[in-house]
Amino acid sequence: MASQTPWTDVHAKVHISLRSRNLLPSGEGLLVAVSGGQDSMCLIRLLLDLQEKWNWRIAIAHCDHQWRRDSVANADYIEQLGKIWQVPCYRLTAPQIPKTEAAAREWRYQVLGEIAQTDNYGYVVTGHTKSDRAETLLYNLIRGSGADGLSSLVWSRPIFGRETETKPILVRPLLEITRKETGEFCQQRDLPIWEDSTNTDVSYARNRIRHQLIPELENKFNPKVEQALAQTAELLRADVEYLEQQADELYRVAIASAPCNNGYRVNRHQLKSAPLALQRRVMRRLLEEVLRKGTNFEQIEKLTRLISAPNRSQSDPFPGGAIAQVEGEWIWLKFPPQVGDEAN
Ligand SMILES: Nc1ncnc2c1ncn2[C@@H]1O[C@H](COP(=O)(O)OP(=O)(O)OP(=O)(O)O)[C@@H](O)[C@H]1O
Repeated sequence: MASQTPWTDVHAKVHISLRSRNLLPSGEGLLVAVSGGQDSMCLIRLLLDLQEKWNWRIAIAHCDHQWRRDSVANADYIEQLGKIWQVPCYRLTAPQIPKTEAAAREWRYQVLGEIAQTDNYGYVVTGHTKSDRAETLLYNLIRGSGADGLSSLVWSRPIFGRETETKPILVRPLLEITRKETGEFCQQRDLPIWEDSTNTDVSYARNRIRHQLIPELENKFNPKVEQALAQTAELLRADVEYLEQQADELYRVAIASAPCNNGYRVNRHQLKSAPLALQRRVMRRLLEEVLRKGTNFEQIEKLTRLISAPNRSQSDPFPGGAIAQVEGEWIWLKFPPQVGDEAN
Protein backbone atom coordinates (compact mmCIF):
# COMPACT_ATOMS: atom_id res chain seq x y z
CA MET A 1 0.00 0.00 0.00
CA ALA A 2 2.62 2.52 1.12
CA SER A 3 4.76 1.70 -1.91
CA GLN A 4 1.89 2.72 -4.24
CA THR A 5 1.26 5.97 -2.37
CA PRO A 6 2.83 9.05 -3.96
CA TRP A 7 4.91 10.72 -1.24
CA THR A 8 4.17 14.45 -1.34
CA ASP A 9 5.45 17.52 0.52
CA VAL A 10 2.35 17.32 2.64
CA HIS A 11 3.18 13.75 3.72
CA ALA A 12 6.72 14.85 4.55
CA LYS A 13 5.62 17.90 6.56
CA VAL A 14 3.08 15.95 8.57
CA HIS A 15 5.46 13.06 9.17
CA ILE A 16 8.08 15.54 10.47
CA SER A 17 5.58 17.32 12.73
CA LEU A 18 4.44 13.98 14.15
CA ARG A 19 8.00 12.87 14.82
CA SER A 20 9.46 16.09 16.18
CA ARG A 21 6.50 16.79 18.46
CA ASN A 22 5.78 13.16 19.32
CA LEU A 23 2.11 13.81 18.63
CA LEU A 24 0.76 10.36 17.76
CA PRO A 25 3.15 7.68 19.07
CA SER A 26 3.58 4.37 17.23
CA GLY A 27 1.09 1.64 17.91
CA GLU A 28 -1.57 3.96 19.40
CA GLY A 29 -5.30 3.98 18.65
CA LEU A 30 -6.49 7.04 16.69
CA LEU A 31 -10.08 8.18 16.44
CA VAL A 32 -10.06 10.50 13.44
CA ALA A 33 -12.82 13.16 13.30
CA VAL A 34 -14.00 13.37 9.70
CA SER A 35 -16.63 15.91 8.65
CA GLY A 36 -16.17 15.23 4.92
CA GLY A 37 -14.68 18.67 4.22
CA GLN A 38 -11.31 19.02 2.50
CA ASP A 39 -9.25 19.35 5.71
CA SER A 40 -10.48 16.22 7.43
CA MET A 41 -10.53 14.27 4.14
CA CYS A 42 -6.89 15.18 3.64
CA LEU A 43 -6.21 14.23 7.26
CA ILE A 44 -7.73 10.75 7.14
CA ARG A 45 -6.08 9.93 3.80
CA LEU A 46 -2.69 11.10 5.08
CA LEU A 47 -2.97 9.11 8.29
CA LEU A 48 -3.95 5.99 6.35
CA ASP A 49 -0.96 6.56 4.04
CA LEU A 50 1.33 6.88 7.06
CA GLN A 51 -0.28 4.06 9.01
CA GLU A 52 2.21 1.42 7.95
CA LYS A 53 5.13 3.52 9.22
CA TRP A 54 3.49 4.22 12.57
CA ASN A 55 1.51 1.06 13.12
CA TRP A 56 -1.58 2.89 14.41
CA ARG A 57 -5.06 1.44 14.92
CA ILE A 58 -7.33 3.88 13.07
CA ALA A 59 -11.07 4.52 13.21
CA ILE A 60 -13.21 7.29 11.74
CA ALA A 61 -15.82 9.27 13.70
CA HIS A 62 -18.42 11.46 12.04
CA CYS A 63 -20.75 13.73 14.02
CA ASP A 64 -24.13 14.59 12.59
CA HIS A 65 -25.42 17.80 14.19
CA GLN A 66 -28.65 17.47 12.14
CA TRP A 67 -28.15 21.05 11.03
CA ARG A 68 -28.31 20.69 7.31
CA ARG A 69 -30.77 18.99 5.01
CA ASP A 70 -27.96 16.92 3.58
CA SER A 71 -26.55 15.86 6.95
CA VAL A 72 -27.80 12.26 6.72
CA ALA A 73 -26.41 11.95 3.19
CA ASN A 74 -23.13 13.41 4.46
CA ALA A 75 -22.95 10.81 7.24
CA ASP A 76 -23.87 8.03 4.76
CA TYR A 77 -21.02 9.17 2.56
CA ILE A 78 -18.45 8.99 5.36
CA GLU A 79 -19.74 5.56 6.39
CA GLN A 80 -19.37 4.40 2.80
CA LEU A 81 -15.79 5.67 2.66
CA GLY A 82 -15.03 3.76 5.85
CA LYS A 83 -16.27 0.59 4.16
CA ILE A 84 -14.21 1.19 1.01
CA TRP A 85 -11.07 1.94 3.02
CA GLN A 86 -11.87 -0.85 5.50
CA VAL A 87 -11.71 1.47 8.48
CA PRO A 88 -14.23 1.15 11.34
CA CYS A 89 -16.59 4.11 11.38
CA TYR A 90 -18.57 5.63 14.26
CA ARG A 91 -21.59 7.62 13.25
CA LEU A 92 -22.78 9.92 16.01
CA THR A 93 -26.03 11.85 15.87
CA ALA A 94 -26.77 14.78 18.18
CA PRO A 95 -29.75 13.94 20.42
CA GLN A 96 -30.93 17.56 20.10
CA ILE A 97 -29.97 19.99 17.36
CA PRO A 98 -27.30 22.24 18.92
CA LYS A 99 -28.32 25.90 19.00
CA THR A 100 -24.90 27.45 18.46
CA GLU A 101 -21.55 26.55 16.94
CA ALA A 102 -20.08 26.50 20.43
CA ALA A 103 -22.75 24.04 21.65
CA ALA A 104 -22.10 21.83 18.61
CA ARG A 105 -18.38 21.84 19.29
CA GLU A 106 -18.88 21.02 22.96
CA TRP A 107 -21.14 18.07 22.13
CA ARG A 108 -18.69 16.90 19.46
CA TYR A 109 -15.65 16.85 21.74
CA GLN A 110 -17.68 15.26 24.53
CA VAL A 111 -18.88 12.30 22.40
CA LEU A 112 -15.55 11.89 20.64
CA GLY A 113 -13.82 11.80 24.03
CA GLU A 114 -16.31 9.28 25.44
CA ILE A 115 -15.95 6.90 22.49
CA ALA A 116 -12.18 7.17 22.66
CA GLN A 117 -12.30 6.32 26.36
CA THR A 118 -14.72 3.42 25.96
CA ASP A 119 -13.08 1.83 22.92
CA ASN A 120 -9.53 2.57 23.94
CA TYR A 121 -8.37 5.13 21.41
CA GLY A 122 -5.71 7.23 23.13
CA TYR A 123 -5.97 10.03 20.58
CA VAL A 124 -8.77 11.99 18.91
CA VAL A 125 -7.42 13.62 15.76
CA THR A 126 -8.87 16.64 13.93
CA GLY A 127 -8.09 18.34 10.63
CA HIS A 128 -7.46 21.91 11.86
CA THR A 129 -4.94 23.63 9.62
CA LYS A 130 -2.51 26.53 9.68
CA SER A 131 -5.28 28.61 8.07
CA ASP A 132 -7.63 27.78 10.98
CA ARG A 133 -4.90 28.83 13.36
CA ALA A 134 -4.53 32.22 11.67
CA GLU A 135 -8.32 32.72 11.61
CA THR A 136 -8.69 31.75 15.27
CA LEU A 137 -6.02 34.26 16.22
CA LEU A 138 -7.81 37.06 14.34
CA TYR A 139 -11.22 36.04 15.66
CA ASN A 140 -10.01 36.16 19.25
CA LEU A 141 -7.92 39.31 18.73
CA ILE A 142 -11.03 41.19 17.63
CA ARG A 143 -12.78 40.02 20.80
CA GLY A 144 -10.00 41.30 23.06
CA SER A 145 -8.41 37.97 24.06
CA GLY A 146 -5.09 37.61 25.81
CA ALA A 147 -2.25 35.37 24.69
CA ASP A 148 -4.19 32.21 25.65
CA GLY A 149 -7.05 32.96 23.25
CA LEU A 150 -4.75 34.09 20.45
CA SER A 151 -2.89 30.80 20.58
CA SER A 152 -5.83 28.59 21.51
CA LEU A 153 -5.56 26.23 18.55
CA VAL A 154 -2.82 24.02 20.00
CA TRP A 155 -1.12 20.91 18.61
CA SER A 156 -2.37 18.75 21.44
CA ARG A 157 -4.35 18.93 24.65
CA PRO A 158 -6.29 16.53 26.84
CA ILE A 159 -9.98 16.36 25.90
CA PHE A 160 -11.06 16.21 29.54
CA GLY A 161 -9.38 18.13 32.37
CA ARG A 162 -6.03 19.93 32.55
CA GLU A 163 -3.45 17.16 33.04
CA THR A 164 -1.46 17.14 29.80
CA GLU A 165 -0.75 13.39 29.80
CA THR A 166 -4.34 12.29 30.43
CA LYS A 167 -5.87 10.34 27.56
CA PRO A 168 -7.76 10.73 25.35
CA ILE A 169 -5.64 13.50 23.91
CA LEU A 170 -6.88 15.78 21.12
CA VAL A 171 -4.23 16.16 18.40
CA ARG A 172 -4.16 18.48 15.37
CA PRO A 173 -1.40 17.22 13.08
CA LEU A 174 -2.16 19.62 10.19
CA LEU A 175 -1.21 22.89 11.87
CA GLU A 176 1.74 23.27 9.46
CA ILE A 177 -0.48 22.74 6.39
CA THR A 178 -2.60 25.50 4.80
CA ARG A 179 -6.13 25.09 3.50
CA LYS A 180 -4.76 25.65 0.01
CA GLU A 181 -2.52 22.61 0.48
CA THR A 182 -5.32 20.37 1.79
CA GLY A 183 -7.42 21.42 -1.23
CA GLU A 184 -4.64 20.58 -3.66
CA PHE A 185 -3.97 17.28 -1.90
CA CYS A 186 -7.62 16.24 -2.21
CA GLN A 187 -7.62 17.19 -5.87
CA GLN A 188 -4.43 15.28 -6.64
CA ARG A 189 -5.77 12.21 -4.85
CA ASP A 190 -9.23 12.53 -6.35
CA LEU A 191 -10.84 12.59 -2.94
CA PRO A 192 -14.47 13.69 -3.26
CA ILE A 193 -15.26 16.46 -0.77
CA TRP A 194 -18.58 16.95 0.95
CA GLU A 195 -19.04 20.72 0.72
CA ASP A 196 -20.60 22.27 3.82
CA SER A 197 -22.94 24.98 2.51
CA THR A 198 -22.67 26.94 5.80
CA ASN A 199 -18.94 27.50 5.17
CA THR A 200 -19.72 30.21 2.63
CA ASP A 201 -22.38 31.95 4.72
CA VAL A 202 -20.85 35.33 5.58
CA SER A 203 -23.39 36.02 8.30
CA TYR A 204 -20.96 34.02 10.50
CA ALA A 205 -18.01 36.09 11.75
CA ARG A 206 -15.66 33.14 11.18
CA ASN A 207 -16.59 33.00 7.51
CA ARG A 208 -16.18 36.75 7.08
CA ILE A 209 -12.66 36.41 8.48
CA ARG A 210 -11.92 33.58 6.04
CA HIS A 211 -13.51 35.01 2.90
CA GLN A 212 -13.11 38.76 3.42
CA LEU A 213 -10.60 39.78 6.09
CA ILE A 214 -7.76 37.36 5.29
CA PRO A 215 -7.87 38.04 1.51
CA GLU A 216 -7.89 41.80 2.27
CA LEU A 217 -4.86 41.43 4.53
CA GLU A 218 -3.12 39.28 1.91
CA ASN A 219 -3.78 41.83 -0.83
CA LYS A 220 -2.98 44.99 1.06
CA PHE A 221 -0.51 44.05 3.79
CA ASN A 222 1.21 40.69 3.57
CA PRO A 223 0.70 37.98 0.94
CA LYS A 224 1.91 35.46 3.54
CA VAL A 225 -0.33 36.70 6.32
CA GLU A 226 -1.63 33.21 7.20
CA GLN A 227 1.90 32.04 7.75
CA ALA A 228 2.72 35.16 9.79
CA LEU A 229 -0.34 34.86 12.04
CA ALA A 230 0.18 31.14 12.58
CA GLN A 231 3.76 31.92 13.57
CA THR A 232 2.55 34.48 16.11
CA ALA A 233 0.20 31.84 17.54
CA GLU A 234 3.09 29.37 17.80
CA LEU A 235 5.32 31.90 19.61
CA LEU A 236 2.56 32.93 21.98
CA ARG A 237 1.75 29.31 22.79
CA ALA A 238 5.24 28.73 24.18
CA ASP A 239 4.93 31.90 26.30
CA VAL A 240 1.54 30.77 27.57
CA GLU A 241 2.87 27.34 28.52
CA TYR A 242 5.68 28.92 30.53
CA LEU A 243 3.36 31.38 32.26
CA GLU A 244 0.88 28.62 33.07
CA GLN A 245 3.62 26.56 34.73
CA GLN A 246 4.58 29.54 36.86
CA ALA A 247 0.92 30.24 37.65
CA ASP A 248 0.49 26.58 38.71
CA GLU A 249 3.18 26.97 41.34
CA LEU A 250 1.88 30.29 42.58
CA TYR A 251 -1.67 28.92 42.73
CA ARG A 252 -0.50 26.04 44.90
CA VAL A 253 1.12 28.32 47.47
CA ALA A 254 -1.39 31.18 47.40
CA ILE A 255 -4.75 29.40 47.46
CA ALA A 256 -5.88 27.59 50.60
CA SER A 257 -6.02 23.95 49.53
CA ALA A 258 -9.73 23.30 50.02
CA PRO A 259 -12.80 25.48 50.19
CA CYS A 260 -13.49 26.35 53.80
CA ASN A 261 -16.21 28.29 55.65
CA ASN A 262 -18.42 28.36 52.60
CA GLY A 263 -15.71 29.98 50.51
CA TYR A 264 -12.16 30.03 49.18
CA ARG A 265 -9.30 32.14 50.41
CA VAL A 266 -6.23 33.54 48.69
CA ASN A 267 -3.10 34.73 50.40
CA ARG A 268 -2.43 38.34 49.32
CA HIS A 269 1.05 38.23 50.70
CA GLN A 270 2.08 35.49 48.25
CA LEU A 271 0.56 37.30 45.30
CA LYS A 272 1.72 40.85 45.99
CA SER A 273 5.28 40.37 44.84
CA ALA A 274 4.29 38.31 41.76
CA PRO A 275 4.11 39.90 38.28
CA LEU A 276 0.67 41.10 37.20
CA ALA A 277 0.55 38.42 34.45
CA LEU A 278 0.71 35.70 37.13
CA GLN A 279 -1.64 37.46 39.52
CA ARG A 280 -4.27 37.55 36.78
CA ARG A 281 -3.73 33.91 35.87
CA VAL A 282 -4.10 32.77 39.50
CA MET A 283 -7.25 34.83 39.93
CA ARG A 284 -8.70 33.53 36.68
CA ARG A 285 -8.12 29.97 37.77
CA LEU A 286 -9.68 30.62 41.15
CA LEU A 287 -12.75 32.16 39.57
CA GLU A 288 -13.10 29.24 37.15
CA GLU A 289 -12.92 26.88 40.11
CA VAL A 290 -15.52 28.82 42.07
CA LEU A 291 -17.89 29.82 39.29
CA ARG A 292 -17.48 26.51 37.40
CA LYS A 293 -17.39 28.26 34.04
CA GLY A 294 -15.34 30.66 31.94
CA THR A 295 -14.65 34.12 33.29
CA ASN A 296 -14.24 37.50 31.68
CA PHE A 297 -11.69 40.30 31.89
CA GLU A 298 -13.72 42.52 34.25
CA GLN A 299 -14.24 39.69 36.75
CA ILE A 300 -10.55 38.86 36.83
CA GLU A 301 -9.59 42.54 37.19
CA LYS A 302 -12.09 43.01 40.02
CA LEU A 303 -10.49 40.22 42.00
CA THR A 304 -6.91 41.15 41.10
CA ARG A 305 -7.41 44.74 42.33
CA LEU A 306 -8.10 43.40 45.83
CA ILE A 307 -4.50 42.15 46.09
CA SER A 308 -3.38 45.66 47.00
CA ALA A 309 -6.66 47.10 48.29
CA PRO A 310 -7.15 48.33 51.89
CA ASN A 311 -8.36 45.89 54.53
CA ARG A 312 -12.14 45.25 54.47
CA SER A 313 -12.44 46.24 50.78
CA GLN A 314 -14.90 44.10 48.91
CA SER A 315 -16.12 43.43 45.38
CA ASP A 316 -19.64 43.61 44.07
CA PRO A 317 -21.16 40.16 43.49
CA PHE A 318 -19.83 37.70 40.91
CA PRO A 319 -22.31 35.54 38.97
CA GLY A 320 -23.98 33.22 41.45
CA GLY A 321 -23.67 35.83 44.20
CA ALA A 322 -20.12 35.17 45.46
CA ILE A 323 -18.41 38.23 46.96
CA ALA A 324 -14.69 38.78 47.48
CA GLN A 325 -13.55 40.54 50.63
CA VAL A 326 -10.17 41.49 52.05
CA GLU A 327 -9.50 40.24 55.58
CA GLY A 328 -5.96 41.10 56.56
CA GLU A 329 -3.57 39.04 54.46
CA TRP A 330 -6.41 37.02 52.93
CA ILE A 331 -8.94 37.64 50.19
CA TRP A 332 -12.05 35.59 50.89
CA LEU A 333 -14.31 34.59 48.04
CA LYS A 334 -17.58 33.53 49.62
CA PHE A 335 -21.05 32.65 48.51
CA PRO A 336 -23.89 34.14 50.55
CA PRO A 337 -25.30 31.54 52.98
CA GLN A 338 -28.29 29.66 51.54
CA VAL A 339 -31.51 29.33 53.46
CA GLY A 340 -31.14 26.21 55.62
CA ASP A 341 -27.31 26.43 55.80
CA GLU A 342 -25.92 25.86 59.28
CA ALA A 343 -24.34 28.97 60.79
CA ASN A 344 -20.58 28.47 61.30
N1 LIG B 1 -19.33 16.99 11.90
C1 LIG B 1 -18.09 16.63 12.17
N2 LIG B 1 -17.79 15.33 12.36
C2 LIG B 1 -16.54 14.92 12.64
N3 LIG B 1 -15.52 15.78 12.77
C3 LIG B 1 -15.74 17.08 12.60
C4 LIG B 1 -17.04 17.58 12.28
N4 LIG B 1 -16.95 18.92 12.15
C5 LIG B 1 -15.66 19.25 12.39
N5 LIG B 1 -14.93 18.16 12.66
C6 LIG B 1 -13.48 18.08 12.95
O1 LIG B 1 -13.04 19.35 13.40
C7 LIG B 1 -12.10 19.89 12.48
C8 LIG B 1 -12.31 21.38 12.40
O2 LIG B 1 -13.54 21.65 11.82
P1 LIG B 1 -14.21 23.08 11.91
O3 LIG B 1 -13.14 24.11 11.73
O4 LIG B 1 -15.39 23.07 11.04
O5 LIG B 1 -14.69 23.02 13.39
P2 LIG B 1 -14.74 24.12 14.53
O6 LIG B 1 -16.06 23.97 15.17
O7 LIG B 1 -14.31 25.43 14.01
O8 LIG B 1 -13.65 23.46 15.47
P3 LIG B 1 -12.84 24.21 16.62
O9 LIG B 1 -13.75 25.02 17.42
O10 LIG B 1 -12.26 23.05 17.42
O11 LIG B 1 -11.85 25.06 15.92
C9 LIG B 1 -12.36 19.13 11.19
O12 LIG B 1 -11.20 19.10 10.37
C10 LIG B 1 -12.72 17.75 11.67
O13 LIG B 1 -11.56 17.01 12.02
